[in-house]
Amino acid sequence: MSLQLPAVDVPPQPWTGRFDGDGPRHRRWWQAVNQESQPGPAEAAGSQGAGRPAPSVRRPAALLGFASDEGVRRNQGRTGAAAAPAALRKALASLAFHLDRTVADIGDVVVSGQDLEAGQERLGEALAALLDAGHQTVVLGGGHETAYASYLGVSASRAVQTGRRLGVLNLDAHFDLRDEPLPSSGTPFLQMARAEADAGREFRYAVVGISEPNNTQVLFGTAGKLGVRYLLDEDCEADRVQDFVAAFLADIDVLYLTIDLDVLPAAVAPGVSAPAAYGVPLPVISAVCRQVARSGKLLHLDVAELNPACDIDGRTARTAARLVDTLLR
Ligand SMILES: N=CN[C@@H](CCC(=O)O)C(=O)O
Ligand SMILES: [Mn+2]
Ligand SMILES: [Mn+2]
Repeated sequence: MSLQLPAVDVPPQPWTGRFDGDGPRHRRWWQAVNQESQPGPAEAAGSQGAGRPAPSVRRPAALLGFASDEGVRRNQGRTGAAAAPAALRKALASLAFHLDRTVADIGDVVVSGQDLEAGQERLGEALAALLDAGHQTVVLGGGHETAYASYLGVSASRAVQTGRRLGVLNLDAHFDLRDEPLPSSGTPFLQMARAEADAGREFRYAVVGISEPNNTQVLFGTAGKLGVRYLLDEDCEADRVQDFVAAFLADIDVLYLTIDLDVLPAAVAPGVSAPAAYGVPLPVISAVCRQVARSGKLLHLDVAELNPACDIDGRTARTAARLVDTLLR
């Protein structure tokens, strides 16, 4: 597939990482990104003959950065998430590459100053173009205002415009359903609910990992009125989460998955604006990612709320990179 590059603010920068050698069996992400094709695992293992490129059998992935923390600033959080796309690429770069799809880095949309809304529009336009060109899209956020930017792209895509039922699955300690005069990292899913109502569509929104003490009764009330399905963090045993996600997937055609890294325990994900005292264990979140990847319904995914300035030894970025890698398997 030839890649029509959508307009971004900062073009893709060179990827670098540990070098173990040339060839597919040594390959790491930094050596695979923006290459025309990668062999599948079978060829990489040497079973299809040396040197012959195999066609990629999966939808090509496209990475798009959203360098923004204006939403976090407006939401009274700890800013720093604008630096997250670069930190996420760095964490991805040295992972061994086991995917049987190509990965293109498209570059970054950058929110300059306080013009969050314009940045969300630009991200949405670039994302819709990538989706309609057949890519498995991945947005590297940004504060959780990233989610409304993602939604603009997903809702404008041919899949949704031609009537496929969209579901939004949020892995998050928070509902992010705040009713505020200005959009922020705390408002994206209420913005989506209103936009879906305006479009005459049902808003299908589910959240895994809600922390009861970190969401007010007003937010639970809004979730109730909107018919939001959710699981509390304390109820996130592996089997229960699997059943919850399976039931949600059964009611939709295409999924937008958004991972707010504060769904994870603070020890695993300290580098966020609002670290979780309790959190959902990483193996449970990773299992959700595998379940979603296997479902065949994943249209788009993003990772949000990484704040590299608050991270400890890059552990939050590394965890996020691992989840992105899992989702693209
Ligand atoms: N992105 C959302 N953030 C949370 C922050 C909560 C907090 O700072 O305690 C929210 O708005 O609910
Ligand atoms: Mn959150
Ligand atoms: Mn959030």
